[in-house]
Amino acid sequence: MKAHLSRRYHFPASHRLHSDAFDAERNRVVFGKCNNPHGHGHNYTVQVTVSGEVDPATGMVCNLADLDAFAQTNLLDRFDHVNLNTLECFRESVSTTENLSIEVYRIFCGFTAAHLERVHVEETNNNSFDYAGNVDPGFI
Ligand SMILES: Nc1nc2c(c(=O)[nH]1)N=C([C@H](O)[C@H](O)COP(=O)(O)OP(=O)(O)OP(=O)(O)O)CN2
Ligand SMILES: [Zn+2]
Repeated sequence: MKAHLSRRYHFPASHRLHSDAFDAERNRVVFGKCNNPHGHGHNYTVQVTVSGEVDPATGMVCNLADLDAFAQTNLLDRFDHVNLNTLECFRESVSTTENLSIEVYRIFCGFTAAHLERVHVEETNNNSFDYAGNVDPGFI
């Protein structure tokens, strides 16, 4: 029997929305207050959903302890209390939560104990973003 499992992780981080493709004025117009040179912070929540067969011996899709260990090493140790703009993954892309969601998805593709379905990232109480990888064009 196949089942889905979701787990939430939390980390604070700062960022500044800024594009090297725009001049200073265009950056101010497009990103508004989020282009403030001093940056600002969020308490991000990342929800990861994986799926797989429920192992009859353990009753689990995968062990949460294994997912937590993977998240600690590959997500939290990298993103917790950092300025996102300083990370290699945002060297050439804007630190929006769309791009953060894609990076988080890419990271959890490396978790091999279950199949990655999607990631959901909450930036504020009002903003959340989802990424589920590339959609098979056959389904569009
Ligand atoms: N398409 C996107 N638009 C915006 C993003 C984003 O990631 N993708 N991010 C931001 C900000 O980083 C910003 O900090 C959010 O600002 P704002 O919308 O003002 O925040 P909220 O009103 O939801 O919450 P507050 O707690 O009042 O800041 C902007 N746009
Ligand atoms: Zn922000």
